[in-house]
Amino acid sequence: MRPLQAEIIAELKVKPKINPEEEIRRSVEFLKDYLKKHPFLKTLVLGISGGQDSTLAGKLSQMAISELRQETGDDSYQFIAVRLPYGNQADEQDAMDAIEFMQADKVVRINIKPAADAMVASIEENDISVSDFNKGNIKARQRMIAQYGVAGATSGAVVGTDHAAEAITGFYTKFGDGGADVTPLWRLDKRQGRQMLEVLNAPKHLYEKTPTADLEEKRPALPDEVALGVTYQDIDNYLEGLEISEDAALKLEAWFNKTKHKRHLPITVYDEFWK
Ligand SMILES: NC(=O)c1ccc[n+]([C@@H]2O[C@H](COP(=O)([O-])OP(=O)(O)OC[C@H]3O[C@@H](n4cnc5c(N)ncnc54)[C@H](O)[C@@H]3O)[C@@H](O)[C@H]2O)c1
Ligand SMILES: Nc1ncnc2c1ncn2[C@@H]1O[C@H](COP(=O)(O)O)[C@@H](O)[C@H]1O
Ligand SMILES: O=P(O)(O)OP(=O)(O)O
Ligand SMILES: [Mg+2]
Repeated sequence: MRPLQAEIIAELKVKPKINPEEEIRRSVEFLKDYLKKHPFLKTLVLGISGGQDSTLAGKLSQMAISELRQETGDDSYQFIAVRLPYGNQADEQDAMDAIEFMQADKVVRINIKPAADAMVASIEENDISVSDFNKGNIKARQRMIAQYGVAGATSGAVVGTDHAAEAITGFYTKFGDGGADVTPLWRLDKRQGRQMLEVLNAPKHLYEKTPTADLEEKRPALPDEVALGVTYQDIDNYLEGLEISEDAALKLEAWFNKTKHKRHLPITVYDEFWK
């Protein structure tokens, strides 16, 4: 195995093979234990996009909340699924299918378009031009603000969907979808998440869907794999300790090195990781 590959696998704690039932239970127990340890936390809040990761994280969150409610008799435990379209969302039906699958206790809808557009306009008043790409990250941060708004109003914790196959490339917006309180998928790769959804009897079209951040207006539904220049099959194989082509490994390692800053809290004078 490549020396950096071994380091990355150890840092992101990826198993070469999983038992999906065990990992489902591990994530659910993690969420329950965290809420039990912090009794003022009563809700789990998560944006549901209609993609694979939020379908899985939402299902696990709802399972944790339903079990907690049953075990404690405390009905204030609630899972809140948050629809966060930027105006109209082309794959809205997938998001609703995901919410139906997880049987979310409560669904709220917050259109992030007015706030994201207002922020872009206010920045541009200063003769600073905001690119379509940069605006995409503003949208992701607006979603973070909306979820924290809901969490703040409901004594909640925000659930993040970051997992090893995104963390390795830093393929998320810093303090946008990267900003969350608990991340039940952390340690898993994309294929392992799919295996868990299969065991959970999720609708196939949700876990076979092409992953996309769908943040850019000029390139709608841009597949992550096109943006990254690496396939999830290569990413998952690399994370599971298998050999991939030299070209793909070098690309992945370049992403990993370039995005180190995203996998740490803001850097202080005591930090050495970046040196
Ligand atoms: N999972 C997804 O599918 C998903 C979701 C959102 C975004 N994305 C993708 O993730 C990427 C996000 O873009 P990005 O990474 O350019 O934006 P980002 O905002 O996440 O990170 C860039 C910012 O990080 C800071 N930064 C950059 N290098 C740094 C360093 N060495 N040390 C400290 N701070 C540093 C700067 O403030 C810079 O503006 C895009 O490719 C976007 O499409 C993917
Ligand atoms: N349109 C969306 N509605 C609700 N939540 C969303 C939406 N788009 C993204 N999200 C949330 O952000 C994460 C990351 O999405 P990526 O596709 O990985 O960029 C997603 O899991 C949702 O929780
Ligand atoms: O985060 P999601 O749910 O949007 O999944 P994907 O990253 O596969 O688009
Ligand atoms: Mg997505």
